[in-house]
Amino acid sequence: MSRPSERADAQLLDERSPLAHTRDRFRVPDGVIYLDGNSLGALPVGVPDRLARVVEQEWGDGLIRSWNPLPDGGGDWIGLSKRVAARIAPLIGADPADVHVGDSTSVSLFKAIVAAARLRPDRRVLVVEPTTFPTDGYVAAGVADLLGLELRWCDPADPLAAVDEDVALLALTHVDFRTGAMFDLPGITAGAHARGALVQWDLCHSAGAVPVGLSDADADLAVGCTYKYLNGGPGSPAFTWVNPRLQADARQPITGWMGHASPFAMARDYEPAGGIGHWASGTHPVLALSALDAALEAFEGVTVEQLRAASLSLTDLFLELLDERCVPRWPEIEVVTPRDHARRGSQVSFRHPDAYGLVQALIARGVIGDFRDAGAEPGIARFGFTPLYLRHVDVHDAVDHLVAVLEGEEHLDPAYASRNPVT
Ligand SMILES: Cc1ncc(COP(=O)(O)O)c(C=O)c1O
Ligand SMILES: Nc1c(O)cccc1C(=O)C[C@H](N)C(=O)O
Repeated sequence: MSRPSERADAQLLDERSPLAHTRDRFRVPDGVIYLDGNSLGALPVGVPDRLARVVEQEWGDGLIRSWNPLPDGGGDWIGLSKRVAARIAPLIGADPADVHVGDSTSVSLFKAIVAAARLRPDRRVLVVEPTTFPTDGYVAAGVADLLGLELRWCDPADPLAAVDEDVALLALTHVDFRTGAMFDLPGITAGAHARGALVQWDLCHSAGAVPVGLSDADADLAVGCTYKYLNGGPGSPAFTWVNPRLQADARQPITGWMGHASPFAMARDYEPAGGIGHWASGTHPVLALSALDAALEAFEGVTVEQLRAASLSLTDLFLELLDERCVPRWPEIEVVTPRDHARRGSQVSFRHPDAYGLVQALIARGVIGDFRDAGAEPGIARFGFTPLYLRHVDVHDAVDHLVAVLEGEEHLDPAYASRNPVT
């Protein structure tokens, strides 16, 4: 059966969706079709009350006592990072005991890359993919500089070709932030292991939207942000996963007191906490972690398989409507997201000579996606599909708006001639 292009058919798909009920777990503003959850997830409804409680009662009334459990069941800030890790673990196919949450993505990448390099002291090369999110390359270059290593760029079409006996670590982003293309995580992990190298995965554009299966793949290290598909809020803390087989030997470089075996012994010398505990550095951000903890409640009762099925159904529909209604009339639209399910994350991107104007004109109509510079023109219009709160009718309506923008040449409005620096 060919897929629907009528709105009523999209409605039917929504009625049958096992995730139809989860949209109510979010505050999506009226009149907005939100296709930017791959940059900043929408606000889960439980977050404002949780933050108010933590600020007013736990911080305001409980004060320092709130680091320990309070009689009313609140507080226990000291265990917050672990509680959040336990919510994230099933979404990335990991054991909660192997996940740390608390630093920014960039800092987490730094810690993981240094630890990986130290695990392979005889190997002097870090391999990074050149189209990865910039911070991944910048941090790897910083580590190479710090440790006197070589940074080697790989071919995105064949990252393993760059991995030889000199390579300590292959650091890849699982789902590409521009195109939405997804690497074969188990296959590449196995290939790198066969060459004696470790692999680190950046899961920023994967966690909460696509199956990751870190333990099953026997990956080495992984880092991901929590403000995209995990909806933790702007700048919410990142997670780090370390394979238990590496934890005893892995040494992360920011040896702060919270990663000490007994922080409150206030000992002079650093003694790493066992297991993933060593990956903590300083005091964790309690307000941000509290928001994230409440946000992750939106995943309760939802399986990774359901998320993936819904995400593919949404991106399939968007691609089909683009093919049916847009590309034949405006052939300058060049879809850059893989059609193959096995190679697609949870976003759809296309190049267009006026991609920036298109995105701005859509935003003016309440359809929020974003623009990404692709290094060379044409730039990329990018649309993320968060399965917990997006419906097929939203996809249908978004394409209606796109057609209207193109027909009315709204994207050529001179107001869009200069770009906003933060997009
Ligand atoms: C793949 C990837 N890595 C890292 C980051 C960001 O790192 P940070 O959270 O430190 O800003 C992003 C997005 O901001 C990203 O898309
Ligand atoms: N982290 C961001 C920020 O502080 C401002 C604006 C955007 C972001 C993003 O997350 C960008 C995002 N990682 C991307 O894929 O482009």
